[in-house]
Amino acid sequence: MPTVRFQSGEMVMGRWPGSNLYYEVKVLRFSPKSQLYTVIYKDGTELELKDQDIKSATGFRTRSRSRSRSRSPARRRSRSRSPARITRRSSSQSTPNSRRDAKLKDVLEVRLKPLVGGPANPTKPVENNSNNKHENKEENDTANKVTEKPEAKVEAEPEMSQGRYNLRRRKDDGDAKAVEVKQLQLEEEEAKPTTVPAATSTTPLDFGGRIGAYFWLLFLPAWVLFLLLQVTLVDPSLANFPPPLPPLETLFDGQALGIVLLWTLFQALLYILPVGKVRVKSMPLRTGERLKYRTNGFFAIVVSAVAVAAAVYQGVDLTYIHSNFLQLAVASFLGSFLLSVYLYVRSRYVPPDQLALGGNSGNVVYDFFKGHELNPRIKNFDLKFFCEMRPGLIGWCVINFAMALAEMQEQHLEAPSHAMILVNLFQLLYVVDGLWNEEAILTTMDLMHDGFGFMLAFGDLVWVPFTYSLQAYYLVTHPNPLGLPALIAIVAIKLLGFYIFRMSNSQKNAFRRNPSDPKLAHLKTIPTATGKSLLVSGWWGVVRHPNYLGDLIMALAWSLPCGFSHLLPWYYMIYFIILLVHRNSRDMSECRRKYGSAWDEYCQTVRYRIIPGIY
Ligand SMILES: NC(=O)c1ccc[n+]([C@@H]2O[C@H](COP(=O)([O-])OP(=O)(O)OC[C@H]3O[C@@H](n4cnc5c(N)ncnc54)[C@H](OP(=O)(O)O)[C@@H]3O)[C@@H](O)[C@H]2O)c1
Ligand SMILES: CC(C)=CCC[C@@H](C)[C@H]1CC[C@H]2C3=C(CC[C@]12C)[C@@]1(C)CC[C@H](O)C(C)(C)[C@@H]1CC3
Repeated sequence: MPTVRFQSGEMVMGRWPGSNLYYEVKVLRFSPKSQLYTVIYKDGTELELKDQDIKSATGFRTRSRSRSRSRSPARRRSRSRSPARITRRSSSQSTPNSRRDAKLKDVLEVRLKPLVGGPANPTKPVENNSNNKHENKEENDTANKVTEKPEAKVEAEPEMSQGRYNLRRRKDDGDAKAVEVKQLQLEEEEAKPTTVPAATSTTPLDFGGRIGAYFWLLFLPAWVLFLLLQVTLVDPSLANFPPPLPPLETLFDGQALGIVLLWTLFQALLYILPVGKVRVKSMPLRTGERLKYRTNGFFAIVVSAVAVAAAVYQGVDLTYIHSNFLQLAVASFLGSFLLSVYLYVRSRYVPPDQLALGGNSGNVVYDFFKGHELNPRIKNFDLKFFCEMRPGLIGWCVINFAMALAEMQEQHLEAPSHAMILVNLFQLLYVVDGLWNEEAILTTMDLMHDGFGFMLAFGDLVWVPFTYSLQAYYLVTHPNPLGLPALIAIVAIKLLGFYIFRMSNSQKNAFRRNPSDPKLAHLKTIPTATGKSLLVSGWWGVVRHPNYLGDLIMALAWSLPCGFSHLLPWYYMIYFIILLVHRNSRDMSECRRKYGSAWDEYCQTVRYRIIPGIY
């Protein structure tokens, strides 16, 4: 039976996740169930740490001193490049290496301070001597990776070599208070994946917790059913409740299920074909691991388009999708449900370091809903990545196309209406852009942090194809003629939104991939304790989520072609505002947890979340 080494209220030294840095933290509680300590850092960050990541303050100081005398070879190697010894030159005089080292010094100097100092955190020196200061910095995870891990080196060095730290921490933040701990087996330690805050049953629950999970589990499918029943009505309205329900036995259709299965298998086949960009690695996960992905989404949509065109040419009646929409949605729902059951079961057998934070409340329904395993894979086949980018997303475009054909049939038109063409083109552009930049999805919350469970499986396979296509469905039976000025205005709105969306996403993505990209050299950044920096000028200096702003403007352009007669085609816009506001707050909490006071500083500098001057 393991003993509880530290008591609530005790001040100890806690390791900062993913690094070898130890900070003074206060023990809040110990969970006998998870065997984890909840600790609070001086900047207010609460984390759960394993016993081995906590040292007693007394023992720590003693060992820390002895460390400065005895050094491992790895330490000596990194010390020989100690930034402390580098005299800074002006950029015109300096060599690339010295410039990098000088900048590294700057980065490291500022990176560590806010966690223990800062206005909100009265600083209590733990150990404070100038030599130690720089030694500590070398202990930073990123710095270690530069010395020890060839793969991480490629990623980490540019981040450290960037010279854009225009937003400097106050000088009077004083000395770096992070204290290094003696690591007798430093090399061994560094070879291991970095320590991660374990996913525990005390991780705060999202989406209204356990009760919320029951609610969403029932509400989301019911809501999709409600929307799909509404859109067939002449006068769709919230007042039509409940809408006329077809006989239950008609909802399930074997043929529809077969089509959904075939479509998914077809997409899976395209996904595994060795075509397109060979293999892209993800950003390092919390474990330090970097997964490989095949990003051939653009190829997949082109082949799918050719296949659909060939099928139509061969006489396949695509309007089947319109007339059997409900059955196809029910079949997809069944598929997503079975997939979620599989995901839940397998998540119970994977090692803890492959689990997402959250999704492990111990409550079956919550965990099933939220998802637990971060990147479930069958061999190299990544289920989450595949579901998020392929069957639903490409399926959405096929549905839209089918609606254009159905509109022509229903309204006896020779060609689709202008409104239908706009909706089709706008949404096709959105999907094609997503697939063209498929790599970018690897840095999103869903891929990096969220477990794969019912919420995402249902979202990807049912919600996206069957509710994002509602505008096209609506236009089949609700014509909305558009004059030229309206057409031009709507196209202009779409292009504006797309420009903001694409530029801001590309800027962040380029920065995350290579922080020393010369094209980004003019941007200001804030360093953080993790070694990553935050952009604080450019698009990400306008608002905290410029990409959401662009996305929202595009959503507006998708609804406008449908006119103002009904609320239904505006449903996407309303849902999207709610989704992005919630997503923004989830992302803010995650960034606050990751970056501590550096994030606060970013929020103080960039005051608005999505809409400049308003929100
Ligand atoms: N159509 C839809 O249904 C839908 C739904 C949701 C989202 N989306 C779109 O999907 C895209 C991805 O969205 P997302 O929610 O994953 O969020 P995101 O805005 O792409 O990513 C947020 C992450 O960016 C990094 N970041 C935040 N501020 C930064 C800064 N100042 N400098 C550098 N990095 C910063 C942080 O991660 P790290 O620091 O760890 O890198 C943060 O966690 C967006 O364009 C969004 O509009 C579409
Ligand atoms: C079930 C509910 C209510 C929510 C599930 C959310 C899920 C549908 C979205 C979460 C992240 C979204 C996303 C896209 C589609 C919808 C989500 C999966 C995206 C793939 C659409 C295309 C874009 O270009 C994108 C930037 C790649 C999007 C990434 C995020």
